[in-house]
Amino acid sequence: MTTVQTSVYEPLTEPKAVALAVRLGLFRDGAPLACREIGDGNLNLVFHIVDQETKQGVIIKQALPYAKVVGESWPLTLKRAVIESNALRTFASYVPQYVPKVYYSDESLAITVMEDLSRLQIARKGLIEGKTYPLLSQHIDEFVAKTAFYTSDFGMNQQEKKKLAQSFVNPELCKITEDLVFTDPFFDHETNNFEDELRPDVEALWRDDRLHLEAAKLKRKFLTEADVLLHGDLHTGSIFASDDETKVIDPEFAFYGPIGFDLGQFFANLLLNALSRPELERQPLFDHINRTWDVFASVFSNLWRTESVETYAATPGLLEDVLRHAFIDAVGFAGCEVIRRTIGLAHVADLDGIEQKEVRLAAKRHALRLGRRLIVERAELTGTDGFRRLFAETER
Ligand SMILES: Nc1ncnc2c1ncn2[C@@H]1O[C@H](COP(=O)(O)OP(=O)(O)O)[C@@H](O)[C@H]1O
Ligand SMILES: CSC[C@H]1O[C@H](OP(=O)(O)O)[C@H](O)[C@@H]1O
Repeated sequence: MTTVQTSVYEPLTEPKAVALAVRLGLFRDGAPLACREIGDGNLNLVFHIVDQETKQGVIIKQALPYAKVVGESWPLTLKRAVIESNALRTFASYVPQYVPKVYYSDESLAITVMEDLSRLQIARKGLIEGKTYPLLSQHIDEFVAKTAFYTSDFGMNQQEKKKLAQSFVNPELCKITEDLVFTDPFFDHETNNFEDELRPDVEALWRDDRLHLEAAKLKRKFLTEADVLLHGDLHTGSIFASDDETKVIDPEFAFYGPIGFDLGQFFANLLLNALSRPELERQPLFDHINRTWDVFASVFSNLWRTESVETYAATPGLLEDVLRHAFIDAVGFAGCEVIRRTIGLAHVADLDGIEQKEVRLAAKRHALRLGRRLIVERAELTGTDGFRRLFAETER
């Protein structure tokens, strides 16, 4: 991977980002450049630099040595910038149409310079506005199926896979997920954040032994199954979309993990949006959930049958077993994501943005009931219609 190491780390400011863009020759000489820091995520700085005449832009994303959402009291490795640029390049080798182009990266400055995607909209924002993005699930699941297959022991040389997995060992970012997704929301932990009115519902989860056992099994899978290269944080805020184009950004949580994890995060964030909508406007989200699984299973199966490098791939029943477990795990991971986005440290605007307090609290109670059942009953959900059934059964 061509990440260079040229300078001593310092956080960029807008003028420094412009100076860097000029030094890197990203714009024609004398171009009138405007720059704005537009980062709205939890962790990093994002500078948008535009030539005001041609309107062409680039993005410089820089990791801070701490988690931006919490501050300097939460130190965080700068290495995540290398993971992010390498993941974008690796994904581009399989599905270039679904990731921004990386123009340059510098490990010491913890920066990734990439394609400006401002022509698109962050999918979470569009979904909250009521957009439906007809191709979203088809594109995301082609992205997930192809990157999963080609980085697995069935799609690539198995020695090469081990080396690739080594280059994506990402302990600090995985620890964030281990804590914030799989652990803290299930216990009385200081990182949790929820309205006082939800306390009885939350305390019921904290006392729930059956839920603890199933969440623990899912956490164990996340800790131990080095199956495929994952994006690691595939929520709708990590996806740019329009009616005909989709791009996945922000893979700083990338690592080798269980095949169902990215699918589960995506399912969950579609459900979180459905939870925020009136009943009659939810159908497009359930359609996306159904298509997500259908496209994933079909693309993955096709690659398995035609391109597998593993002798056992042709064994009757093996592909079906892999898909069945991927689905069950994805349902459970989705449940953990729904719960943590409701009462954990990092919320989503879909739920928090519901203005009327009683409606918001009802949606969050619904989310907790739904998340719990997705975790506990994941093996009994026979197909994607099960999401709709559980959604309806947990509404009141
Ligand atoms: N390639 C890009 N083109 C345009 N805007 C981008 C690009 N990458 C990030 N952004 C903007 O920056 C915001 C934060 O980026 P993100 O990668 O999600 O940061 P974080 O890692 O802090 O979550 C995005 O929501 C989007 O508005
Ligand atoms: C303290 S990190 C919390 C949360 O933020 C990450 O999301 P993003 O970088 O897209 O804002 C990730 O989901 C973490 O769990």
